[in-house]
This record gives sequence, structure tokens and C-alpha cells, in this order.
Amino acid sequence: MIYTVTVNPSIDYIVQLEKLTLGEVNRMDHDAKLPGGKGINVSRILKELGQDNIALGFLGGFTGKFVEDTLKEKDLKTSFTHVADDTRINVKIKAQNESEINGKGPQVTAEEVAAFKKQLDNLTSDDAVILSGSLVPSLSQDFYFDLIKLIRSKGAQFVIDTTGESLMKTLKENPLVVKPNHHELADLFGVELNGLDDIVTYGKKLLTLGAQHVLISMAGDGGLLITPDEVYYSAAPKGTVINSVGAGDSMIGGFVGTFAATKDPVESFRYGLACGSATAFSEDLADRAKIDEILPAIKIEKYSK
Ligand SMILES: Nc1ncnc2c1ncn2[C@@H]1O[C@H](COP(=O)(O)OP(=O)(O)O)[C@@H](O)[C@H]1O
Ligand SMILES: O=P(O)(O)OC[C@H]1O[C@](O)(COP(=O)(O)O)[C@@H](O)[C@@H]1O
Repeated sequence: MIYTVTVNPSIDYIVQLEKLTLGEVNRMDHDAKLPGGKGINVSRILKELGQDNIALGFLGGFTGKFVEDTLKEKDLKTSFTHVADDTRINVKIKAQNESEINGKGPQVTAEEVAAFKKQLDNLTSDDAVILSGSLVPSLSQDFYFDLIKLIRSKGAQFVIDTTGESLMKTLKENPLVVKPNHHELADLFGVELNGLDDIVTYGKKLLTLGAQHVLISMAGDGGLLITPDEVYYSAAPKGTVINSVGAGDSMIGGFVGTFAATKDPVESFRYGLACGSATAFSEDLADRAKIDEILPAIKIEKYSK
């Protein structure tokens, strides 16, 4: 079974208006309320790909109820730990440019954490756990690392999508895949990356530090896959970008869902790219029809410096 963990889910409140003027009353043209949070997005894409999975994490209050109800309506399997505080609302403003205001998230108590961790007690080597997104303020920065040690002690695989030191620390536990975008990769090493050669050089360091596969996403510039044997590159297919929130999560869902079925990293990369772009070209996350429409446009080539 694949489990996703969203420690800090959200309602993504997407607001569209032609122009945002700060300090004035603005009127929106269109809005949408979507269940958000990185692991939840991964779960939704896995489901589109027919990959059985269970979404775990913390949900609370009326906002948490909205998220849980919406996922149930979509027939997603969930087993969230309920907390007393409200799940956050993340505001995504799409005007002359895209701005995001992400909430901090609820307080989570030690008892709630213990109840959550119990769900990982029965993991086996057939399982994979995808840990994605920010932590809530009451949890220590070591939370993911402690979970990963637990997951690895059961022989299960893990995938981690986070940034900075929290990511670096987990590499020695051999994540199945990590997917920084090119900006996050530069921040990880405190460098400026100029061009694909630089990106590959630093992406390879993540492999050396322990990742089994490295995906580097580059939004409208496509992506890279670095394996111990080869480096692959694909440009992004052309299309009209409607809402790129969740494109990165979709790429992870596409990669992990396909890898679980095929164990083929290049085929998994193909689906990762298709899911990422299909989401960028959709209002909400991509559905299967959009993913299938994009797949033939993905052209992967071996990359050599
Ligand atoms: N504007 C876009 N046009 C086409 N594909 C895109 C676009 N934005 C994202 N994608 C696809 O989704 C993948 C992940 O997007 P990206 O924005 O890099 O991730 P993140 O949200 O984690 O920063 C990209 O590698 C690309 O394949
Ligand atoms: O947990 P974080 O880092 O605050 O991010 C949460 C946000 O990320 C998202 O999962 C989207 O992530 P990506 O655009 O990076 O794929 C939103 O649904 C959510 O609002």
C-alpha cells in the first residue's frame, strides 16, 4: 500500500482577478475552494492513475471537515487523525502575477501525534510512505526524520518532499525519490545555478548523499531525472497554464504511482512530467483524461554535459 502523509493540510482558496491593487478594495472575478496540502494532492493523482493509497495526516475544525468531506466525495481512502484546532486556509491570488499566503496550521498535541504514529505500526516492506509539505508549528523540525526512521525500521520505502535541512538530513535513509525544484536545489546548497549543467551537478550530489532517484522540476522549463546510471531531460509540453498549484505534487504522484506499478524510472518520469503539466493546464489537479492527453507530448532524452 502507498500512504501519503499531509501533516498540514489546507483549504486552498483560489481567487482570480485581473489586477490586484494593494491598499484598495478589490473584487474577484472567480474563486474556487479546493482540498489542499501536498500529500493530499499526491493521493489524488495516485487515485487518478489507479494506484490504491491511503491519505494520512491531521485535520481539524470546520475547515478540516470540508477537506475530509471533499476527499470522501472523490472516493479517496483517508485515515486522518482529528485535532481540536482548525485546519488552515491557504490563499492563492491569481492576478497580474501569482501570490500565495499559506497559513501556519493548527496546534497538534502529543496525544494526537501518538494516535497518528500508531497508524504506521503495521507497515511492511511492501509499503511506501510519501511525506509532503510543511509541518505544523507545534511539531519539532525532527518530526519527519523520526517518522522516516520508524518507516525504514519496518523495511518500507519513503519519499520526502520538503526543503532545506529537513530534506538534507533524510537523504542518508535512502528516499525512493526526492523532487526539489531548481530554486529549492540552489537554496539547498546555497549556490546560484546557471543552466542545466549546474543543475545536474548539484542534483547528482543528492544521489551521492543517498537518494535512490532525483527529480528536478523546472516549472515551464520541464524536468530532469537523475539515476545512478543516467541523466534524462524533458522540456515541458506547450499548453495554456490555468493553475500551477499542485504541479509539483502531481509530478511526485505520477512518478511514485508509476514506479510502484512498473519499477521503471524513465516511465515513471514520463508520467511525472505528464501529471505535472496536466495539472498546470487544469483549474484543479489533473484528471486521468488530461494526463492521457498530455502523455504523447512528453519527449524524454538522455542528457549529457
Ligand atoms: N507552466 C508549465 N507548463 C508546463 N508544464 C509545467 C508548468 N508548470 C509546471 N509544469 C510541470 O510540472 C512539473 C512540476 O512543476 P514545478 O512548478 O516545477 O513544481 P513545484 O510546484 O514543486 O515548484 C514541472 O517539472 C513540469 O513538468
Ligand atoms: O505545506 P506547504 O509547503 O505550506 O504547502 C502547501 C501548499 O502546497 C500545495 O500542496 C501545492 O504545492 P505545489 O504547488 O508545490 O505542488 C497546495 O495545495 C498547498 O496550499
